[in-house]
Amino acid sequence: MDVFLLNDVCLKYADIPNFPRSTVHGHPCVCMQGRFHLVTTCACGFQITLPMRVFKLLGVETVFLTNAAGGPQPGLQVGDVMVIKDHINMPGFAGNNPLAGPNDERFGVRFPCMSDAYDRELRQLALDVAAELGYCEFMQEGVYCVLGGPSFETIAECRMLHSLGADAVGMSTAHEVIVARHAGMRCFALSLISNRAVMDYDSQEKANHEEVLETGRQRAEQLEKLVSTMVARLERNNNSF
Ligand SMILES: O=P(O)(O)O[C@@H]1C[C@H](O)[C@@H](CO)O1
Ligand SMILES: Nc1nc2[nH]cnc2c(=O)[nH]1
Repeated sequence: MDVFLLNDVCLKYADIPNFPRSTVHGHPCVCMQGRFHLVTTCACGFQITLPMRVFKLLGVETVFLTNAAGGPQPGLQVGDVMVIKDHINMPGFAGNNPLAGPNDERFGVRFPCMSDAYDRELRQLALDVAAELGYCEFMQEGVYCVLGGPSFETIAECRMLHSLGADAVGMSTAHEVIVARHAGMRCFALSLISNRAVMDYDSQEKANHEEVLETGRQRAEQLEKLVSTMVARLERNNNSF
């Protein structure tokens, strides 16, 4: 069952008016269990990002997001955790931006800045906490590129994305960040590199969801420790860093 957790209050998604339904298995996260992807809606991005606006109305100031992603960057290994420093919203190039349509001024301005989308202090906090926990060997920082999915990339697409500056490629997060930033919330996001992007025509590797889930299971404990330590540090500092 998909539920929305805030403090000790647990709401069923089905009980929140207009809230979308999650259809992809295997996306638990800290506050929301069950995520929405472009591919599960009419590709407008508005509905899948509605939870960000619900967070805003509930008084949330900082959003943590996690995802699984493929790695076109040769320096990234399966199991690496990449702190996202920037994104490429590929569907946005075709007009698919979750803020398209009439602007709701109650949340933010018509033309929000995105050059500061991923909070610099929170990124540094993540790297500091990772160093304290002894996670340096699998911590990275890089650029996340979102695609519409649900098909994984072709070899030519992976090569193109790499040459465009994408370190990791996935199907989520950027739209949520755009809406959260529009509403003035700070954003922090991590990609777990769950599979290598196939870049070589001689390769026998094939991206598949089972590998994505398996890598997630293997890193779950460390990711939970990293995020919970960061959240505890933020709480201790009254949400400032
Ligand atoms: O929600 P995220 O971006 O972590 O999930 C990605 C996209 C697909 O749902 C799935 C593909 O294996 O992983
Ligand atoms: N688009 C995309 N999404 C992913 N999610 C997890 N791995 C991948 C991948 O290789 N490509």
